[in-house]
Amino acid sequence: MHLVALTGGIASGKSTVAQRWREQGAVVVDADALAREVVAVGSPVLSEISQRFGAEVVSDDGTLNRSALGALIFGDSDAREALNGITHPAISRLARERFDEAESRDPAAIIVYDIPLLVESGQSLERFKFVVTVEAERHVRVQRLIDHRGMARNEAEGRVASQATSRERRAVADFVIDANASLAETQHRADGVWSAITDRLHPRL
Ligand SMILES: CC(C)(COP(=O)(O)OP(=O)(O)OC[C@H]1O[C@@H](n2cnc3c(N)ncnc32)[C@H](O)[C@@H]1O)[C@@H](O)C(=O)NCCC(=O)NCCS
Ligand SMILES: Nc1ncnc2c1ncn2[C@@H]1O[C@H](COP(=O)(O)OP(=O)(O)OP(=O)(O)O)[C@@H](O)[C@H]1O
Repeated sequence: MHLVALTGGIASGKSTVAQRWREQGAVVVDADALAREVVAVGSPVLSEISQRFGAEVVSDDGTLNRSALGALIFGDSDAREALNGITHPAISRLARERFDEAESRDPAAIIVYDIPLLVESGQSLERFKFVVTVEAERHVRVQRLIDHRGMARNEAEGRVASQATSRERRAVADFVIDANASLAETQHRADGVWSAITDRLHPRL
């Protein structure tokens, strides 16, 4: 299986890179999307979250109240670890299923796992042929969260602070994509790394 991990801090530009690679043939499995699937209405994961964090994290229509849960976990590392302990095993199981499905459709597919919390989840990296991290300075990410996601500055800073550091991600990466400059520059750098990956996985004869 040709599995590549794509990580990076919040608002660094992972989705921008993933989209670029998708256009060039990658099969992208998005951990944030899986995290939404595992908390579907009536799911065991949602019920465990409600038992741990209280009924107020579930809205009247039975869906997860994401902002209520976010407010509880982003400033509190014990709460965050408890949430990760509930959600991460289910996310990993689903990811494995998606990788297997993609591989059975096309054994030569390059499957990109877009996972913000690669380092934090402490998972084994052996199954990844390459680990790529997308990096932008802390203040750049905070500003993007304010500009593009309408967050207040303290909320944005809290989210950034709740994650591993760029140095920790770089320590496990085979490639680093610097995403501090323009969007076009990030796309150009993403193309360069994709060429390097495809050349190494599918060398031309
Ligand atoms: C706390 C929740 C409800 C907040 O939802 P919200 O819609 O505001 O954010 P969303 O899910 O779109 O995540 C946005 C970004 O926040 C960061 N983030 C999400 N969860 C975490 C976490 N537990 N620790 C640190 N950063 C996180 C990631 O960079 C992610 O890309 C949600 O993020 C969640 O359920 N998190 C736990 C599951 C998880 O670990 N998801 C990350 C994918 S592995
Ligand atoms: N040079 C750049 N590279 C990448 N994204 C940029 C750049 N300049 C501005 N942006 C914007 O910053 C935001 C980055 O968000 P994106 O969703 O790609 O980040 P992400 O790493 O996937 O975040 P998350 O961890 O929340 O999923 C987007 O709105 C994007 O358009």
